[in-house]
Amino acid sequence: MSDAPASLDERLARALAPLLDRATSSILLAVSGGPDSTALMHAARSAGGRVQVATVDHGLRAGSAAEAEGVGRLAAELGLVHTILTWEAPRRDSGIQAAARDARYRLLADHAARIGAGLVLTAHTLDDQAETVLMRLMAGSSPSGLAGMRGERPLAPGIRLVRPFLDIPKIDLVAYCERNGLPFLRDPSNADERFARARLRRLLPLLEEEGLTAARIGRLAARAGRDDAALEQLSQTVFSEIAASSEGGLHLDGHRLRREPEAIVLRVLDAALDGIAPDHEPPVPKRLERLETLVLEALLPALAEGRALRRTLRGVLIETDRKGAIRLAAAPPRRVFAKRR
Ligand SMILES: Nc1ncnc2c1ncn2[C@@H]1O[C@H](COP(=O)(O)OP(=O)(O)OP(=O)(O)O)[C@@H](O)[C@H]1O
Repeated sequence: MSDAPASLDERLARALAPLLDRATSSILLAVSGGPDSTALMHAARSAGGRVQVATVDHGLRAGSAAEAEGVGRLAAELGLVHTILTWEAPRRDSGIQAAARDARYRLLADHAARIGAGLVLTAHTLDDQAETVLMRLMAGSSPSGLAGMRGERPLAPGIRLVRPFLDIPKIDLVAYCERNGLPFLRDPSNADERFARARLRRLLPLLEEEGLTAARIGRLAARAGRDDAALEQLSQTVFSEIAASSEGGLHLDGHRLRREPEAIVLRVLDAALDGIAPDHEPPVPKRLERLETLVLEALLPALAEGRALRRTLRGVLIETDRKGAIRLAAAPPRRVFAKRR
């Protein structure tokens, strides 16, 4: 019998209850076997949720298959269905972490679709959130980026990714595992200083000494997220006022658009592109940053000067005419030239 202070168990249960109540089908838990996701698995099971578990074996470390099997054994002890999803890692070193992450979400989304789960839960914590915000700060991101990871976002058509533990410190989840006698893994790449995130993690205690705690960074993220949501809502209103669907595409009133603040213009264009070629990855802040060059350096000047413009982005052809109308349509497939013999 655990002597856990009720408050942590209650906080985990409170974080999970609305998701378990809302799910009309089973929920897929992404469990690496680290302390956070092991706690997620146990807490979701204790809350009586209709959940299944998946572990992605990235095959990047010796022993990763055995680790995934270890998660499977614990899941079985808890009476949960567990599946190992295997990734064939490409033979290269650079960008391997980002490639592994993309592959992980893709495999999880595909598996969720197979089992009919509409929600995929990960166990990202307050510490993960603080690291993400600091990484984005270093990259000179926008307020949308400083909002950090969203508690919820679309993962694939009909499937949402939810992070219920974003305001729970990792140390609490480690304590939860220890109190409940749950075995967990420590991922050595978390301490591998070849990776920027690991180097940043080493800095966090120093920043905390100066008062920049994970909780404060979390608060910054929540506030930036709140303001970003307001901008998003305004942009949706503008979008619905100035967009009209046309045969095979979309028309935007460029005169109206160019009178809006740049933050709104970027979001309206993102929504228009998304309407034609839905893009669930990368996250919205990155997408907005990638739109900046096109919007600020080409589209807005062309509208202001009454110039025609023709650009392709994210598989969408964007054209403006001299009268200030913007037309977006799926770009024609690239021509493939047959090799000469
Ligand atoms: N190999 C994996 N298989 C399934 N889910 C994963 C995997 N790696 C990460 N995740 C999910 O993404 C979340 C965040 O990943 P991250 O790499 O920060 O955590 P971790 O160090 O692997 O372990 P944990 O968060 O479980 O302590 C995990 O909590 C888990 O829900």
